[in-house]
Amino acid sequence: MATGYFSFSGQTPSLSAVLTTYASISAFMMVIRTILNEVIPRRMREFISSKLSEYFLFNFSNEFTFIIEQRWEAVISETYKAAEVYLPTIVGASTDSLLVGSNNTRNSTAVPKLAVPVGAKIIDNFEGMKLQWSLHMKEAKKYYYNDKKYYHLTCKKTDRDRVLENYFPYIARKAQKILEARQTINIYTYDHKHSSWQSAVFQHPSTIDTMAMDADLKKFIIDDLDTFVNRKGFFDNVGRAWKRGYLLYGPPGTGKSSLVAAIANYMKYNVYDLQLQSVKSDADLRNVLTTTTNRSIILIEDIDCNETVLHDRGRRSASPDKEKETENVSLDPGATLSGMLNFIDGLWSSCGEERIIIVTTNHKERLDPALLRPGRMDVHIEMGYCNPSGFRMLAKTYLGIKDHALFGRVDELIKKVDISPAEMALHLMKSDDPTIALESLVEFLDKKVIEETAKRDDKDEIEVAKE
Ligand SMILES: Nc1ncnc2c1ncn2[C@@H]1O[C@H](COP(=O)(O)OP(=O)(O)OP(=O)(O)O)[C@@H](O)[C@H]1O
Repeated sequence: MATGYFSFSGQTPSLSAVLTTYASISAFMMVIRTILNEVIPRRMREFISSKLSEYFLFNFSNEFTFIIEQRWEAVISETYKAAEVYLPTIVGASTDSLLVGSNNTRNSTAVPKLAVPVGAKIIDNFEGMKLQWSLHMKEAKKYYYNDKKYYHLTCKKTDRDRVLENYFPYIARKAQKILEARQTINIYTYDHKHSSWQSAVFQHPSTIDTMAMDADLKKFIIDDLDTFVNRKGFFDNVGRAWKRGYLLYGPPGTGKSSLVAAIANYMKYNVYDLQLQSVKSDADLRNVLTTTTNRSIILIEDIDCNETVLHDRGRRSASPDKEKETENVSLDPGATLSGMLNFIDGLWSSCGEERIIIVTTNHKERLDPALLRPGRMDVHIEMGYCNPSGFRMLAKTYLGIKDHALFGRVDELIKKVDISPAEMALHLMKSDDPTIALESLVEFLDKKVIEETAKRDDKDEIEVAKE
């Protein structure tokens, strides 16, 4: 009698024989698996398994897979963006995990946002078709937000054309609606280490209403933005990229950054804050800019602080010596002016639409005329020191008052000396009591008038002595 082994003799094997056989097979399989793991490197195993699953998928399955990468032809893929927004909204019982988080510091109790983690599977049903989504990564990394991610959308082979023609446009429409309803604006900064834009919720309170600016200028800006947004057809007809360039210039503290925030809040556009100093080359600049999305503001603050971009192309090409300088400049690390201009209105400007490019500077006169011409910077807005109407605007915003006995005195003083809205706001914030705040402002202005008069007198004395 065979003991401990499964017998094919027709007799029913005993329970202990079955268990023993099972244990032996398990031990044998474990040994084989360990040997294979030791002998065949991980990459090779993954390759074999992917080839095997590919083989079975194509020969024995009727499945079809769409691959949706983060980039499409050098720019960010709109299909990918739509999937990213749409998928967390169709979470069902089939989904066993989702990323959850919030960066909304204003409302910490708000429902957090959801995102699909690598590996998660999401099932969607559309017009009777069963579709399965999953997110993958080209290299296993710990962080989720880089451009190595890609989605798989699997459907039946027979549904392929319907998915392409009906389902993808459907999720694009859905994603657009979801984004419109969310109404949150994000501000992005570029993370060069991970080659991706990092976002935070944009919660700047500035609006065009709260800006201390000339009323006509405010109206002009609003009309210009409205016209821009309603003129897609016009830009298409005249064969121009649908974008607008704004140059904001003026002394420090006159509200250039606040106006950018006000425009973002008015348009409900995301803001991409481009730090030119950290851009390594023109190729890097192109990479950074082509990963921004439509309906956004690309902001370049204090452009006069960037030496390479400041170079005057006109002057350089005017003489052979300067021509040499051009070559040197292009070898320098950092983005060059031509790289910038190429993106603003060269061939690269057609990568994306409905963009507003805003450049700010304290020194307009230092900028290359090539950057300033219409088509590049279409609107130039000068941000100036406070005038009486700007002062009233700030008094209304900071103190909630429309009139006060000290208004006349402040008006008189600000006609004599320059005060930026930022300096004025500092004094108006000193107290909730309008009288205390305005007295502090008058005291500051009085001092400034005395200082400036003394400076002027000194200067006059020097001039007389020279004569
Ligand atoms: N025109 C303005 N209207 C309302 N508030 C203003 C205005 N200008 C400045 N402020 C106030 O002053 C602060 C600083 O202004 P802001 O940073 O916008 O100036 P800026 O011109 O961008 O300065 P810089 O050139 O130094 O970057 C703002 O937070 C805002 O509260």
